[in-house]
Formats: sequence, structure tokens, C-alpha cells
Amino acid sequence: MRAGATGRTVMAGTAVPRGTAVGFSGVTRNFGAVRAVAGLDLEIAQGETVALLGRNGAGKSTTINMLLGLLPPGSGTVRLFGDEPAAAVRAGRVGAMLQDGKPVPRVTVRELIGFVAATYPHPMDVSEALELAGLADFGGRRIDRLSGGQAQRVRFAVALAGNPELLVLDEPTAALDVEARRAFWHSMRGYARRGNTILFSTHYLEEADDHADRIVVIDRGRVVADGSGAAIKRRAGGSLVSFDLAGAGTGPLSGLPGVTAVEIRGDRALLRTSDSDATVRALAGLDLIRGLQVSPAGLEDAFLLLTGAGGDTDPGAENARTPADHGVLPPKETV
Ligand SMILES: Nc1ncnc2c1ncn2[C@@H]1O[C@H](COP(=O)(O)OP(=O)(O)OP(=O)(O)O)[C@@H](O)[C@H]1O
Repeated sequence: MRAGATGRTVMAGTAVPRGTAVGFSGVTRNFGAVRAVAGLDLEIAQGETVALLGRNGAGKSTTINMLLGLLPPGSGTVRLFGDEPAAAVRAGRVGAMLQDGKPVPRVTVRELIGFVAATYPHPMDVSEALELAGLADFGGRRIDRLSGGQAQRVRFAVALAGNPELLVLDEPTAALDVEARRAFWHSMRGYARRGNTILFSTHYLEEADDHADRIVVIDRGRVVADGSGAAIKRRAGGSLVSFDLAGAGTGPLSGLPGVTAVEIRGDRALLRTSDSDATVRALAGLDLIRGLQVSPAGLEDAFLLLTGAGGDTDPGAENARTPADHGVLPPKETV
């Protein structure tokens, strides 16, 4: 494992410490009434592999698009290697694999990677890019005659072609089967082992835990947790206690013994607790035991609690709401 979270924040107008690949400081971005990114502070050190984890509409793609200079922030500062994103992209320091990349028909894999490489000042050798992307045997194959998994590898090779120091991958394994996923992550790790920096977005905590040094959970456009997979897993220890609120107030719940997070789903309260016995005793004292259930918390439960997800509402529509409106998100934590 390489270096984990630095916990430092680069403030606008201050010098960026050497070794910082990515710096977001107080970044916001709205789309009409929707607040897609709501005050994002994030720093990624060179050499880290970081997963940006969040449910649909959490703000992952908007964050990535601002990082790549494809979208200007509404306010705040985005820096890549201490520079404006567009400058770092032009210099070939960043390679990206976005969700909507379309393959170019009728050229071979090697021709396409060669074309792309030629547009960068210090490209990767084409054979090396093909090898790293797991395409060594497909160089002569036409792009439009590849399987979905192979086409995804071509997009990975395109991202590598400029020999970037930072690779940004927006949901790179979406639509890949299990075997193709495994091959993809194998390739990605080969690139990371060279000391490069990787930022990838995903919906899946397991995937983040398997492939990242550090997991940054975002929800409603802000960081709600930031730490190693092991630290996030530790938080997944404990239990979940749920019960019917039956009109009772939610005010005292977060202060009950053992409770680390509270989520309200309709008329049900879901408490994450490190001491379910103490929590249940306290609930009994408050006469809040109707429909009581206690269960061990898994990784996905931890993620749902971190993001306040689990209801049937549109997360995009909720973007305009504050955490307090939503009730009971845990505070931003570094774990
Ligand atoms: N161009 C746009 N116009 C209007 N709203 C947008 C636009 N792009 C994003 N949004 C909204 O901003 C919010 C964040 O979207 P974003 O695509 O960044 O989320 P995401 O975490 O990448 O989601 P997903 O996992 O579904 O790809 C959502 O509510 C989305 O509907």
C-alpha cells in the first residue's frame, strides 16, 4: 500500500506543496436550481490511487469534468499539479476515460492509439500502451470489431497514450462483465505501480475498497467521508438498529449511546451503532421500540448511511437540500 490520505487542504491563493496532483478548494457548481457540487475540498497526493465513491447524482462526473477543465467551477479553485486544469491537460500530464467516449470506426487499435499519441508532447510508446491496456494481441483489429470489454480497454489505452502522470477514470468498469473487470483492474494496477496517480469514480464500495488506497465518499456534492478502505470497513463493524418512528421526533437519536449515524427513511429510523445493546436500552427508555430490528452492518449499509441513501427520492432533486434538511447525515469525517 502506498501513502494514504494526507488530510491537508490547499487553500485558494496559497502555494501548492510539492507532490500534490489534485487540489479542490471550496469548489461549487450549480446547474440551474441543482447544486451538483457544494463546497468541495479535496487534495490528492502524487502516487495515490483514490476512489471517488457516491450514488447516482452525487456529483462525481461534475467533479471530474471540472478537474479536467471541461467545466468551469461556479466558485472555488481547481488545480492539477498546481496549475490550471486546461494547462495540465494540454501538457499531457492527465489522461481521462470518461463515461461517454465513443470508439472511432474503421481504424485499427494500433492506428487509433498512434493518432492519439501523436497529439501529445511526450507520448507513451504505442506498443507499451497496448501492452499496459491488455491489447497486445489486438493491435491489428478494427475498432468496430471489438467486444464491449475490448473496446473499454481501447478507451483505457487512449487515456494512457499521452503518458500521463494522472489518470482520471469515470466509472471505468460500468457495463463490463466479471472477467473484463478483473483484466481492467490488473492493467490499472500495472499503471499505478509506476508511481502514477489515479482517480476513479464508482458506485461500489467493494470496488473502491479492492482497488484504491483511499476512498473519498461524496454525497450532494460534498465530501462526507475520506479514508482508507480499512478505516471505512472499521466503520462498517457495529450494527444497524431500525424502528418505526410513529411520529416521534428525531432530535435525540444521534445522541443515544453507541449511535454513530442516523438515517430517516419515510417513517422508519435507521441507527448505526457501535453498541446495539446500549442503543436498544435507550430506545426502550424513550418508548421507541415499535417494529424494532437489529442486524449486523455490512459495507453497503455503511455506504448507505454515509450517503444518506436508501429512500426512493431522486438524489438530484435532493441536491438543493441541506444535510440538516435531510435530517441526520453524519458530519464530514476523516476516518
Ligand atoms: N448538464 C447538466 N444539467 C443539469 N443538471 C446536471 C447536469 N449535469 C449534472 N447535473 C445534475 O447534477 C447532479 C450531479 O450529477 P453528476 O453527473 O455529477 O453525478 P454523478 O455522481 O456522476 O452521478 P452518476 O453516478 O449517476 O453518473 C445531478 O443531480 C445531475 O442531475
